Amino acid sequence: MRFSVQNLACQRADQLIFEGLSFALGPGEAIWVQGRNGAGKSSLLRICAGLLRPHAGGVAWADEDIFTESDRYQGAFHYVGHQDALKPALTVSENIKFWAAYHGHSDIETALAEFELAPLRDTPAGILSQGQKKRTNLARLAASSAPLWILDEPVSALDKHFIALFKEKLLRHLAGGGMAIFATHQDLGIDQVRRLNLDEVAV
Ligand SMILES: Nc1ncnc2c1ncn2[C@@H]1O[C@H](COP(=O)(O)OP(=O)(O)OP(=O)(O)O)[C@@H](O)[C@H]1O
Repeated sequence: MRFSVQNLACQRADQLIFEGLSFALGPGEAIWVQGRNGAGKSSLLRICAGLLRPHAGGVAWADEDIFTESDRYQGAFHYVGHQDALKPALTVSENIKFWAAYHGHSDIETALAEFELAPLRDTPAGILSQGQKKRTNLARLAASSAPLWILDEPVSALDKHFIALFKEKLLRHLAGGGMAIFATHQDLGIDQVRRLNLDEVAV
């Protein structure tokens, strides 16, 4: 499996943000997207996740355009956005169950255990702390078998212990042939990631 973007340009509200961006990702590979505030990191991740159309260029999964073959691509990626996607009235376990079902899974116990969420399983998401919300969102990864993780600021609000835990999960995902594209302002200290600095393609 291969994910690629070709000659990508992004425009937001009539403003060209970046152009001429190309890269490819294969099994076991990860890209760390960097850049100043407003460089277009979140926009790029949303384009990669098929949530935002590029101004120009293409995005392909297994050499098929994701915008024309969106059904086949849906199960292949897991996007965790900057804004949390939790439903505040649902409990932690109900939220994870919802996303597990979206990816065709019913077991959420591993996901709860992996992010140490069992004590919070019956807590409504609306009253979680920022770090607990982030852990619940990341637990959605453990409840899916998507090969491509697309993560916007995955460690913001996490304390040292959970940053280390996330890093371990990410490395395990890559070691198992998974792929990841993530944007963080913080260096996670992962040697094998490739860096993509959007300041270099910003307009
Ligand atoms: N929904 C939107 N409508 C119009 N413009 C937008 C929208 N979302 C983002 N932008 C603009 O697009 C540009 C890129 O924003 P984006 O959020 O992708 O940057 P970023 O690199 O992720 O920034 P940060 O480091 O601050 O999170 C910014 O100038 C922003 O104002």
